[in-house]
Amino acid sequence: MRKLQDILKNIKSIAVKGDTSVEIAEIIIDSRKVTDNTLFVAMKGTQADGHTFIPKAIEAGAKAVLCEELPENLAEHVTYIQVEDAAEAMGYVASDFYGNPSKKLKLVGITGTNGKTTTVTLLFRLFKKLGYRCGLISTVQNQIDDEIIPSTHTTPDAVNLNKLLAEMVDAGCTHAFMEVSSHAVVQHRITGITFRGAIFSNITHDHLDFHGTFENYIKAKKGFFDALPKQAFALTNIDDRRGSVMVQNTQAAKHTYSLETLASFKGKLIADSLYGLQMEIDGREIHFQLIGTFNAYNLLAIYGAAVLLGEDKDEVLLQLSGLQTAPGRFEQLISKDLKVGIVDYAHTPDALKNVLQTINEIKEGNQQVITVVGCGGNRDTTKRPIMAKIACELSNKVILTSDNPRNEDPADILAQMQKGVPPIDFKKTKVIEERKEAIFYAVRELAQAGDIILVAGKGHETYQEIKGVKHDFDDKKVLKEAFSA
Ligand SMILES: CC(=O)N[C@H]1[C@@H](OP(=O)(O)OP(=O)(O)OC[C@H]2O[C@@H](n3ccc(=O)[nH]c3=O)[C@H](O)[C@@H]2O)O[C@H](CO)[C@@H](O)[C@@H]1O[C@H](C)C(=O)N[C@@H](C)C(=O)N[C@H](CCC(=O)O)C(=O)O
Ligand SMILES: Nc1ncnc2c1ncn2[C@@H]1O[C@H](COP(=O)(O)OP(=O)(O)OP(=O)(O)O)[C@@H](O)[C@H]1O
Ligand SMILES: N[C@H](CCC[C@H](N)C(=O)O)C(=O)O
Ligand SMILES: [Mg+2]
Repeated sequence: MRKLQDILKNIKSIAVKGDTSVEIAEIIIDSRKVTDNTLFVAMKGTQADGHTFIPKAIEAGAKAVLCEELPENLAEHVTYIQVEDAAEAMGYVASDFYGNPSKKLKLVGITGTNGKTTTVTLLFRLFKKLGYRCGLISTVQNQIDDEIIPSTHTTPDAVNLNKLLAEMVDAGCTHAFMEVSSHAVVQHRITGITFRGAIFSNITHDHLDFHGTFENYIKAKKGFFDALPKQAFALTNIDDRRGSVMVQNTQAAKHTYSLETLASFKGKLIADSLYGLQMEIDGREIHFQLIGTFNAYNLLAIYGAAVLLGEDKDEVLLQLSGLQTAPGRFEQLISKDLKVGIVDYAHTPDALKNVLQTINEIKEGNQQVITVVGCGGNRDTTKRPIMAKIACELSNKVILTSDNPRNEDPADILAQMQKGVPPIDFKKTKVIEERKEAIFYAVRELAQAGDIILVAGKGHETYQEIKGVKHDFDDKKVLKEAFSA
């Protein structure tokens, strides 16, 4: 329980009605989850307006309401706090409610279109190897040292985020590594959080359904760096066109990483094969298990962050060289008859291009590349034809299939993808709506020994979401099944 007035001290309120000395048991943003003595935060969302649920929340036991507009009739024994932006205010309130856990950890966040999960997962594993108790917040899963907590978002909402961080502090964690999605910045999920460091990986086409324009998307990511404190570090990929813009207005100490130019952390790619990466970093030559140039960038970001957190360079490189890829990120499976399957989470044009370019660079002789790919429903529609085109350009054969159609008709999504297939590639492209059938067809009907089958878009996911229902589906399992049949 916390006194309401104690958790309001960092927000500017327009009006306060009622007693602020009441005790609050929890902060809740969904009226359906309200219980006794809670603070209900009414937020305007993309589907609904939380303000319409204030009466319901009070009926369910809410003791206080944080909102942008006061209801006409105020209930007795309920305290109302009116603010300009409820989501923003909730960031500070949630941090104070949980005792500002982010200040008690060395918390590093990463933002960028691709590479966040890979980078935080490896940072987490690296720091565990270095002997620390750590926390992880990622698309795949959250972790409090060895305890795994399923994740629902790439970045949780402010309440769940602070709750997780507080549990990490209680469990004795000293470090935490988290993904910061652009949605999270815009929706104030990280407002009030104190970061020790921030990393920028790259920015390319994604989520334009949500942000509207590319400029807004850039602005969202930049917002993360703009809000950093002086004591933090801001580590940016200077080879990305937007790498310097990101840190333009930050107060944090600026550092860069690069494979191409002078930087605080400079790497050189020596060799890239199906067996891993050979790189030179700070004058030391090292072999890594990860595959692909894009992973060379992730490794440099991880190395830079670890050094900026005060770790010994040699020890960092030694431990990093032994780490394996994150779940569903360029994971390889090889069948008895030597067909190579690669499961990867590439679900953006840039990621798909990177992964396919990597496969083409490292493949040998006459190995064929067969790509199975789909695009998610209720997400950015403009990427659909682009991804199909990239798959065609960089593969010998392509199967277009479903990837979480959500509330859309899979046939519509596939028709939009097909618009990107160049006429010259019609022959090598096939549409198979059922993802399992598509993977089986690629393995059994198309692939010969040695051929590489890329199954892209779902990575670690263990479901196929259709009309609000998540059906069991795991690309890795299906691929194994197809291999063993
Ligand atoms: C587009 C988006 O980000 N949506 C998030 C947003 O939902 P919303 O704005 O649609 O909410 P809404 O349904 O309009 O409701 C508005 C408010 O009324 C409340 N409400 C609603 C109904 C009710 O009966 N009672 C009630 O109180 C809701 O709790 C909410 O506070 O706020 C919700 C509560 O925090 C989130 O769960 C939800 O994430 C949805 C599930 C989602 O799919 N988000 C994705 C797009 C997302 O956030 N992705 C990013 C990054 C992905 C990436 O990097 O690739 C992530 O960080 O995961
Ligand atoms: N640094 C990188 N640059 C470009 N592509 C990358 C990079 N790292 C990984 N990828 C590709 O992008 C895919 C997604 O990588 P990852 O899951 O690490 O990114 P993410 O930023 O967490 O994505 P999301 O926003 O969906 O959570 C990988 O499966 C791989 O294909
Ligand atoms: N965090 C991303 C993941 C997309 C993964 C892909 N499999 C899809 O469902 O589109 C999103 O929710 O937009
Ligand atoms: Mg991620």
